[in-house]
Formats: sequence, C-alpha cells, structure tokens
Amino acid sequence: MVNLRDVEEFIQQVAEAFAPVLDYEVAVIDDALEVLAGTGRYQEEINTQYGPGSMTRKLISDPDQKALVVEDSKSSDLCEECDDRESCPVWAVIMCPIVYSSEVIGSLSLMAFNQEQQKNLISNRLKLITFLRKVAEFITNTLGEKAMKSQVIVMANKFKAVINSVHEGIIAINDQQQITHINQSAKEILKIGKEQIGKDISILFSDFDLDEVLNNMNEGNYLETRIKYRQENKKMTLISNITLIENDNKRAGATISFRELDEIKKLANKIIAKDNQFTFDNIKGTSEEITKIKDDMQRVAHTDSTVLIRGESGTGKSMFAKAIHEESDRRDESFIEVNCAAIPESLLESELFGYEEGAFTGAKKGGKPGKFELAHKGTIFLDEIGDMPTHFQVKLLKVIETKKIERVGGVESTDVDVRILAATHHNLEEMVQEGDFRKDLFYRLNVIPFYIPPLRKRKEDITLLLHLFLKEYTQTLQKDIIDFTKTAKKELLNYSWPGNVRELENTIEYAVNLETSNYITKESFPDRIIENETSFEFEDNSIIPTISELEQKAIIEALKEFGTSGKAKKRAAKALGISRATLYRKIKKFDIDSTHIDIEAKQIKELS
Ligand SMILES: Nc1ncnc2c1ncn2[C@@H]1O[C@H](COP(=O)(O)OP(=O)(O)OP(=O)(O)O)[C@@H](O)[C@H]1O
Repeated sequence: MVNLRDVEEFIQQVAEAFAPVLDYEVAVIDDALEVLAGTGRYQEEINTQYGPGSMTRKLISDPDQKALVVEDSKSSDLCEECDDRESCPVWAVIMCPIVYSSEVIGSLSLMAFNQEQQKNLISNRLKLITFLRKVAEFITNTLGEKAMKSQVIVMANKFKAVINSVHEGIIAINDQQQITHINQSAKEILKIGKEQIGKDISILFSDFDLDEVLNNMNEGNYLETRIKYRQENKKMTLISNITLIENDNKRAGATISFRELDEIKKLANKIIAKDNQFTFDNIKGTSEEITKIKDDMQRVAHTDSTVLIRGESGTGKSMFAKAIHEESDRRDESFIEVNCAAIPESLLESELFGYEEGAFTGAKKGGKPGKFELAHKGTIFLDEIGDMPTHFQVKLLKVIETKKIERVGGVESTDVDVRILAATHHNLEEMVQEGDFRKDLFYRLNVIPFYIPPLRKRKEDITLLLHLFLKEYTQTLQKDIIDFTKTAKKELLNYSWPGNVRELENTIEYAVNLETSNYITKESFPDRIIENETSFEFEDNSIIPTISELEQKAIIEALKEFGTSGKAKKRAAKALGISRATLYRKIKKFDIDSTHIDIEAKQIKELS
C-alpha cells in the first residue's frame, strides 16, 4: 500500500520550488487529512490534521473530480462544512487530487492570501489547474517509482533467500561467461567466496564453454551434463543443469545449478534403503543354520573382505548381501546390485566399468559411469557370478586385484574403493574343474564363503515362514484366514521346496487368494505341491518321514475316511488295526483337530 508520506521530503522540495514562482502558497494534504508539505503559512501547519468538512475529504469521496476551486472562501459552498471557516485566512483555493491506482491519496492546492492573489488565481484558474495536475502526476510517478524500487528490493531479497536456501549450488553467468551470482550452497560445495564474481567461469570449470553448451542444449533451453571441478587438491564430479537466460530473444547468460555426484548417490541410497529396510532382522528363520549364518555375517560385515554367498535359488542370498551392506560401515554409501546373468555379454564391460563419450556408436554424451564407479565407497553385489562369461572373468579379476577401473574408450584408470559381495547357485568348484570358471577368480571371491542351506533342510524355518507369510498375505489381501488345516500344513512341511523361500512365499500368496474358508486347505495349493508329495518323501534321505509322522498321517486319513463321530472312530480304529482306546490316545498325542478333519472330509466328499 503506497503512502504519500513515503515521498514527503520530495513533495516539500517540489512545493518550495514552484510556490515562489507562482506567488501563491502551496499545501499538500494526504488521505488522513494531515498536512504533509506546505509553504508560507502552511509550513507551520505541517502535520496538522483537518476535520471531515475539509475540501480534501470531498476529493477523496468523489475520485472523478478533476479539481475544486474556491473563488471566495467566505461564500463558497465548498467551505460550508469547514470548522475553520470563520477564522480561515485563505481568500481563494485551487485544489487538485493526487491519484494513485485510481484512488485519491491526497490533494495539492494553491492558495491566495490577499485580494490580488485571489484575482490572479481565479483569472488563471485553467492554466493553474493544468499545472497542478501535472505536478500531482509527477508526485504520483515518483511515488510509483519508489514503490517499484522497494518492491524490486523486496523481491531481490526474497529471491536471494530462496536461492541461498536450496541445496543445489547455483552460479549465474552473463553472456561473456563472467560470473554474476554465486549462491551459498555453491560457495560451500566449491569452497569459494564472492571474490569469484566478475571472473570468467572457466576459472572454476576449466572445460566450460558457453558456446558449446548452447549448441548442445535441448528444446527446453537447458542441458544436463557432468562438470569436472578441480581446485588445488580438490577434485569432484558435479551433476549439473545449465539453463539459458534470454532477454529480448537474445542470450543474456546462463545459470548452472549443480550437486556433487557423491552427494546424489548418498541421497539415492538413503531413499532406497529406507524403502526396503534390508537388515538381518528382516531375514526370518530360527533354525540353527540360519541363526549361525546371521551371527557370522554380522561379524564379517564390518570388514572389507570379499564374501561369496552360495545356495539354491530363492534361499535369500540377495537378502543376506543387502543385510551385510546395511550392517557394514559403508551403509550410508551405495549398494549396487549387478545380476551378471541378466546383462548381455556384449554390454558387460560398459555396464560394469562404464564408457567415455564417443566410445561407440550410440554412446551417451558425457559418457556413463559403470556399476563399479557408482558403488565407489560402497558395496557392489555381483549376483549370479557363476554365469559370468569366462573371457570377462579375467577383466573382473584385474579390477579386484588392482582396485582400478578403466572406462570403455577411456585412457585413464580410476581408483575405486568398493567392497565386493558375490553370490551364485552354481557349484563353482565343479565349474572350475570343467574350466568354466577361473580358479584365480574363484579364490579371490571365495575369501569368506557362506552357504545358505535349502529350506527343506531346515523344517523349523518352513513352519515359521508359513505362518509369517500367511499373516502377511491375509492382511494384504484382507482375508479372514486363521490358520492352515493340519493336513494342509503337513503337505507343506513334506514338500521339497525346490524354489525355497521364494516358492514358499508365492505358494502362500496363491493359497490365500484362492481359499474361501477360514483355514487354508490343501485344495488351495498349486498342483505341483500336491503332485510332488509322494515323490519327495522317498527322494531325499533327509526328509524320510518318521514312524510317528506316518502313524499320524494314517490316523488322519482313517478319520477322513470314516469320520470323527464315536461310531466312526470305532471303525477307523478297526481299519488301522489298533484299539479304540489307543486311537483316542494317539489323537490326543498328535493333537489331531477333529474340526479340520471334518471340514476336509466334507470338502473331499463334495468334490468327489
Ligand atoms: N529368510 C528369509 N526371510 C524372509 N524372506 C526371505 C528369506 N529368504 C528369502 N526370502 C524371500 O525370498 C525371495 C527370494 O530371496 P532372494 O532373491 O534373496 O533369493 P536368492 O537366493 O538371491 O535367489 P536367486 O538365486 O534366485 O537370485 C525374496 O522375496 C525374499 O524376500
């Protein structure tokens, strides 16, 4: 909101400048009816406030009035309501409004204090009104300029505050490549001060060439590129966004906003880690084997030694690798996972070691860092290492031994500080024998070996995981399922789980989806689980059922066949070749739930 008081001094100077020339007294009154400036008698009235009957009030209430003229203050209607009419020394007045944005914000008047002045004032009224209106306009313009200036200052301060509060470093340059602005973050990232202002940008970024940047800009007039920054001992790669500044369709300079590559990697890593939370706590299992593996891994996590994790597919090798990284001192740095089996042979080198610009047709501008570079200071997880082509194994071995990588098409090698974790389901010893895996690489990787036993070898974990996933999927799928029927559970415990935890999880998700009752029945299992049942029981020595299990199974089958009523149990006992009392005792011992058997028997009957 503008106020005439903002230019009070200027108005007084204006009044004093033209009052003597015109030979009238001048007064400027604001919209609070206070005298702001005045000459002669009015100088003493500065800051005096007029009452509501004053002429300025009349101008304010009717903004269309171009001017008010009092030819004789004693008889004019305009002075009728004025409190000072009787004592007023003024003979005649010409008053013009001072208008700002269509609102009257004050008045400018010329006053006659004797008869001669009165006569001249009235006879020159038209000329004087035109003059006063010009002066009023001049005051308004000055006020506008002042308001604009302070608005520009406020905006510049706000802009500065915003620019200084962002994490990106921002440097603005003019058309001559001279630095015009450096924000706070840029000063901190590059460890520079404002003494760089006015200098050529190449003093900071030696490779920077505005003409070249402009040639490579895309349609939105910006370019994403990497910038190398070297200063004394400091060397860093910046990920930058260069935007063209245009004025009247001509280039006026550019802004370069940037972040340190390492900083971005850390940030991305934190976000991913937060989402996934891969810690040892997320690896479920109470079996002796899993407990020991978790304990040992937590111990070796803090070293930089290479770890090779072996085990069948789906046993959780990737989970363990992520957990090692999360437990290690590198947890705040990148964890880069590479599935060696999924990368086409021809791309392995550029994916792992990166490439320089122009290394091959289709190579990206500015080149591309490889997985090893991205994992710098962090961990690289080489999954399915057994599937890495033999000719590439030599290159990998060299990197592991020298801790240096060379980008495809590059001439310089770069140091990489990376902890290596690897995994495979292949029998690497056998592969070494067959000549499919290099012996030297095997030894380099097999520094700390871990073997994750298959699920069928740790029945305790099957039970635990069954219930964990059942709980998880009943919640996710919003089903009202309480448990597995005993038969269903047994079926699952007897299954060989060739796909291990991954297969178990999928099976439970499948069953929870299909199940319509409150208990998971074996009918909700995928066919392979049921079909695999018998072959498995005698296939693997480790899971030959015990006599007690067979006994339990026979009792359940008999109860399903004959039913669970008193009479039915008598018949079941007979069929089993045991006494009724023995049958009751065994039902109690094996905790066989008649309700489940009834549900299942009913469903079997309905299906048959
Ligand atoms: N102990 C466990 N606790 C909870 N979930 C597990 C466990 N082991 C494996 N999983 C789950 O099983 C699935 C397979 O795990 P992961 O990918 O780590 O296995 P893998 O051994 O690396 O398999 P592959 O060799 O096929 O790559 C994942 O969904 C994982 O969450």
